Amino acid sequence: MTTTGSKPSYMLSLDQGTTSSRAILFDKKGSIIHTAQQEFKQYFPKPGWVEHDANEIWLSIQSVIATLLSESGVQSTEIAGIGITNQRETAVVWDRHTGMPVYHAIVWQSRQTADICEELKDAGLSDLFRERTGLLIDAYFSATKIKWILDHVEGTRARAERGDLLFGTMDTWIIWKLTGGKAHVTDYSNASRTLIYNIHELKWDEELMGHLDIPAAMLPEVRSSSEVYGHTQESLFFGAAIPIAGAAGDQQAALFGQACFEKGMAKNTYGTGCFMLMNTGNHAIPSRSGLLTTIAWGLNGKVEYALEGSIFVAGSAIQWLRDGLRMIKSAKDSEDYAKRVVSTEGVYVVPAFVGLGTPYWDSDVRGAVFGLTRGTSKEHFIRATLESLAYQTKDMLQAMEDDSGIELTKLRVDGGVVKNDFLMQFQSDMLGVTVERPVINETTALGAAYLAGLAVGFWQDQAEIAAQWQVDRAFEQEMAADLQEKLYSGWKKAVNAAIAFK
Ligand SMILES: Nc1ncnc2c1ncn2[C@@H]1O[C@H](COP(=O)(O)OP(=O)(O)O)[C@@H](O)[C@H]1O
Ligand SMILES: O=P(O)(O)OC[C@H](O)CO
Repeated sequence: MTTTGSKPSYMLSLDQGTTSSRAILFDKKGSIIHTAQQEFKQYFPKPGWVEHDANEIWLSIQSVIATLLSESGVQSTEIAGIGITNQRETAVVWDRHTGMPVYHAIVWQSRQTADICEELKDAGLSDLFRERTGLLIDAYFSATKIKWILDHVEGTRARAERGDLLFGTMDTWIIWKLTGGKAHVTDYSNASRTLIYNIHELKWDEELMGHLDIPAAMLPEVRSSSEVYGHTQESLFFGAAIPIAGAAGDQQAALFGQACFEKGMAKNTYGTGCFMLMNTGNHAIPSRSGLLTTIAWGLNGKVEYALEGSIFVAGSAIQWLRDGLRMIKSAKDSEDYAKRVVSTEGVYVVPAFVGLGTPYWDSDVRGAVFGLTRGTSKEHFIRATLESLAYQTKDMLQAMEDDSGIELTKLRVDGGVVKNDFLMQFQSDMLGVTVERPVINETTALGAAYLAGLAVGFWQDQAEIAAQWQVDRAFEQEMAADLQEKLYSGWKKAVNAAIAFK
């Protein structure tokens, strides 16, 4: 597809996810023009460890760009700018002279730094880290992954102290590669997931870095989420110097893509896991209920904050029904099976395969099924697995309302799972709020395109973007309140029993 106009007509989003990289081209209306996607290898060197090869990720990025350009017929001169969004927390360390990573990237899911976290907690540092970063001490976040690499890969600490090594999350790595090593930057939203970034003073926190022996010389410069960080090297595939003009972690980008610009607006993304973010404006609200306080984005000279709830197993529970239990042939089938019964008849599935996130934060609890009878069928089991996503989301929403004092009336949803109408209706029933599914479900990539587009004048302001958001379907509560309460109290009993079983 080409255009005749002289002005560039598209924004390009590069979405570097946990299992695949995607390039998506958007037009001025925020509609998708073309998509290219490529999966890359997951490395599991030991139980609980998850790693990626950063060079393979870079190759996947180059490949999706090349595919997108050739399949769409769009010329690089028609692209006004590039926005980057990424799996968050995943950490890579590389040599600034050779560009070679010193070790695999350690992925957000990886538990290999759990011991380092225990040491920090035993040293009584939990409150300090929580107050400064808004996060919990957990292997999920980047900083202990950096320490692990410097502790385990010979010679790296000395090289890092000499300034020869650089650290980055995937946004930083890709921007560094795209600019031919000219820009070593990240944005506020990604920095806020490292566990060494002070989200109140907006600076790398030297005291926290000291507790983890992380040298300042390896850290990227933290910039806003919407500005030109550099241009693509002309010698690369584009053959043109295109501005790289926006970056945000994928969940924050989805909040932006859902146009949740007002304080109290929230979105929930149902992918492999499930991440709910509520915009809390210029307020970093501390959580008492197991949520994270995080930076939503930096824009127009200020940062905005969010409260975040994290569920580690959501769509992957449906994959488990398909690949592990072989109960369904495709994820889509789950809806047909669930609708064949009117309830689970008291069956609850607690999919705590890798522990529980918000609000329980218990990595030792494991999955459990309750309420089986001789009459339990595959339909009940599948329905109960789907319902578990809605119950976990209710847990998050309650924590969010408790911490923020804001009562939600609407929840915007996105991600692969939200195609499931049964689940979205059940979700609305369980929350008692309107669940809104937008026309453009690729909100993560769209958010990155919007952030970059604002920086290069492709879109004028947030009001223009908010006006583009369109609902595909709104689900309203239909279930009676007493039934909703009864079902949810059954879930609470099931979760607590699973926790007690460890
Ligand atoms: N109709 C459906 N019902 C329930 N789950 C679904 C449906 N379609 C896809 N999924 C689930 O959605 C997930 C993929 O969503 P996606 O947003 O692409 O995830 P991610 O970005 O985390 O890889 C898979 O785990 C899959 O099982
Ligand atoms: O790549 P995703 O979509 O699984 O998202 C991962 C999250 O950013 C982890 O915090």
